[in-house]
Amino acid sequence: MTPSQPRPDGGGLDPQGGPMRSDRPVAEKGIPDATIARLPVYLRTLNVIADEGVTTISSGELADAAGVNSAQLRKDLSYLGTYGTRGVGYDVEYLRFQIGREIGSAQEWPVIIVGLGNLGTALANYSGFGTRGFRIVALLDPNPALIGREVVGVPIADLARLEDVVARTSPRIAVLAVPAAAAQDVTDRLVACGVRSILNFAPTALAVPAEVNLRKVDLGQELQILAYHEQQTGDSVVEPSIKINKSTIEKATAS
Ligand SMILES: NC(=O)c1ccc[n+]([C@@H]2O[C@H](COP(=O)([O-])OP(=O)(O)OC[C@H]3O[C@@H](n4cnc5c(N)ncnc54)[C@H](O)[C@@H]3O)[C@@H](O)[C@H]2O)c1
Repeated sequence: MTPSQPRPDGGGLDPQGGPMRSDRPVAEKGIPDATIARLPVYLRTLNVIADEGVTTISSGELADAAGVNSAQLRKDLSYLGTYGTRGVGYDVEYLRFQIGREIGSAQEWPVIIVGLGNLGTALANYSGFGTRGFRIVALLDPNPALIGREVVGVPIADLARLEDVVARTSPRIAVLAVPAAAAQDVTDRLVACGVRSILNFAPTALAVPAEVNLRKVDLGQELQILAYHEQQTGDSVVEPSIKINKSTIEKATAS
């Protein structure tokens, strides 16, 4: 069975033993974002497993290899209408096909990066985009010292030519790695050219029309969350800056 030949029964059995199948795309099924974020992880794991010649895998084995718990994995895959086969597990090839179809990794997504400073250049150089189906089609920056330089074989174009570049390369997704003060203007121009998906790294809130999908990445916020959880363990390495003495606590608890 090849990935382009779906099994007539949809590749698995439901918990009652009946055939399960769903052809609706992700958006219509209301799959949670957290599940959508894990699907590429499952796909990468399945790719490695398939390369090793494995044809079927249990949910427990796949969950271990993907670094999630098996209940989570079964729930995630159930959104695709796939439950595996009792006592056998999942058909690796079919599951690859099914996840690839759902997350669109069978198709290549053209991506544009705006802002080729430290972050934009690092993102452009990240080889993981290519293996996940994202192809960088254009790079834009206003800095004359950068214009014309190549990153991953793509020349940096002048930001002033954004509209031409978008018309020529038809990016489906734009990544913003520009200063916060420039982000809204760049966003407005991208939206006016028809770009409907934007990943914003600039530390500012952006206004976009309802039909535009905007996501923000904030590493500082992620670190703050980790720091918060570290603090909750009670092993804080930093002395609190406000010293509270015993009488203050007694007054507070007396009221
Ligand atoms: N989200 C995160 O976790 C995260 C992490 C690091 C940096 N950032 C943000 O990403 C952005 C880029 O950071 P960096 O370290 O690469 O900065 P940088 O200064 O190295 O790069 C910024 C780039 O934007 C270009 N630029 C300047 N003015 C512009 C304009 N008006 N329009 C478009 N481009 C313009 C510059 O020429 C430069 O190449 C900043 O807003 C920064 O705060 C976010």
